[in-house]
Amino acid sequence: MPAVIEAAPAKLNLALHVTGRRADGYHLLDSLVGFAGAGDVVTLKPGPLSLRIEGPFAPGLSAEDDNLCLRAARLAGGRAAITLTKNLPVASGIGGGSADAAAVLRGLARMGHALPGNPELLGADVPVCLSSGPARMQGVGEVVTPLPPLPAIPLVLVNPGVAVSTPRVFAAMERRDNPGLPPIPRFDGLADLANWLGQTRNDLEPAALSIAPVIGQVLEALRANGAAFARMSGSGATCFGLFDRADHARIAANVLKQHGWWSVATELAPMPAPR
Ligand SMILES: C[C@@](CO)(OP(=O)(O)O)[C@H](O)COP(=O)(O)OP(=O)(O)OC[C@H]1O[C@@H](n2ccc(N)nc2=O)[C@H](O)[C@@H]1O
Ligand SMILES: Nc1ncnc2c1ncn2[C@@H]1O[C@H](COP(=O)(O)OP(=O)(O)O)[C@@H](O)[C@H]1O
Repeated sequence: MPAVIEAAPAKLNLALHVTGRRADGYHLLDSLVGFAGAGDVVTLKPGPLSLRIEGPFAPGLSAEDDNLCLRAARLAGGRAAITLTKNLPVASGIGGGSADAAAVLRGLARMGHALPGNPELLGADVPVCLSSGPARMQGVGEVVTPLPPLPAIPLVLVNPGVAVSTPRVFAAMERRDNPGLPPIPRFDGLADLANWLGQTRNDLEPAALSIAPVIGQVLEALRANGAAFARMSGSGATCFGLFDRADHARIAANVLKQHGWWSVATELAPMPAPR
């Protein structure tokens, strides 16, 4: 059987409202989730379970048993030699580990293994990453409502190289009972989406800023370099900026790299799955 290759696109919380907290401490979310045309890549070959990690962010990650690729394979009862090309910064609010776990589950499904019924055991973002398409995410992440495609808007992702702990950001929040998202329309283009996003929030942004103030500099730099809209994704520290043109996004990404930050110009759309 030839190798199975699955894209693991970066998840973006375009809007993220925290609407409450469950008795077990997990937070109730209401999020408009989109995916970027940039991400990790997972390759699976039949064989005993193993993991090799390569790519620019491989040194920050160990291939031990707790790696989400291996945990996903074990949950699905699958056997495969997995190679992960780690292009996304780790613990950065764009769901890299969840996207990898979901890609392993999709790959194993293509190799004949059933998808597990409880993918949320691997992490709150895994259910939405399984479809890797635009969605409204609610509950603690397990309620995923697919949405129509988002316009392919040019996008810049920026991470200042600070790993922000998700539990620490949730713990630093001042208000946990915020209103949910306004109704989500079908978006025609940048102006339309930016206008709607302007009526929404990332409720984790103030808490993340208090832990890692550099996030404020990233947002300012995105706006100063032409982003029509800029916001932090998830619990941070990665921020996204929406641009009117792809060449403007590329120029901005190059300028932002000069701060020593990781930055990539892409677009708001899943990358075509490499097969
Ligand atoms: C905040 C979000 C928004 O999409 O994104 P990221 O910042 O991780 O990208 C996710 O909900 C994160 O999902 P994920 O990274 O899979 O989190 P998990 O490993 O399941 O949980 C890490 C910890 O975050 C807290 N947590 C997570 C999800 C949630 N709805 N409420 C929480 O309070 C809990 O303390 C949990 O122990
Ligand atoms: N394949 C993986 N890729 C990224 N992180 C992983 C992976 N497997 C386990 N982890 C662990 O999961 C945690 C969350 O990582 P990640 O999913 O990148 O964060 P976020 O959801 O905030 O973007 C990290 O602390 C990391 O050590």
